[in-house]
Amino acid sequence: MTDIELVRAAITARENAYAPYSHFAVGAALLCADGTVYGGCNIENAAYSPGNCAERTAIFRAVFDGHRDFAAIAVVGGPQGQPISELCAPCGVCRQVMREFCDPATFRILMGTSDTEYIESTLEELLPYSFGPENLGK
Ligand SMILES: O=c1ccn([C@H]2C[C@H](O)[C@@H](CO)O2)c(=O)[nH]1
Ligand SMILES: [Zn+2]
Repeated sequence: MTDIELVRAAITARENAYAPYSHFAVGAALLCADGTVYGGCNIENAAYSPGNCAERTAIFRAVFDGHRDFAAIAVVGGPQGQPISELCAPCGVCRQVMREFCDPATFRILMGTSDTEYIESTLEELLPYSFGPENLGK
């Protein structure tokens, strides 16, 4: 799976976004170390706070299936029904969930507006001085 294909998978995953409150549709595609890819979308809720981000949907799907070793995630988002025009960066909660399973120095986060226009960061760049399992001796 190339980076371009991973961004494309995130664009496809975005089609399933359930965002009737924010009207902001997000898609994510998580690449596992073994090459498996999990899509995720944001799933909102009438009570607001139970809503889940696209990134965590993808990560939790993968963890449920037994994956804990991840290489990269692609994220795309923007107002529903419109072409994506701006980069969508993972929220703080999702960065912390990534920190649970991913090596901050090597896990790559692709943020794009299309499969030809995207930037790449490491988790360490997006979540410096982080707190993780090692801090609890795990
Ligand atoms: O990286 C992000 C940023 C926001 N959202 C979702 C949460 C909420 O449903 C909507 C507006 O914040 O977008 C994501 O899924 N991922
Ligand atoms: Zn999030």
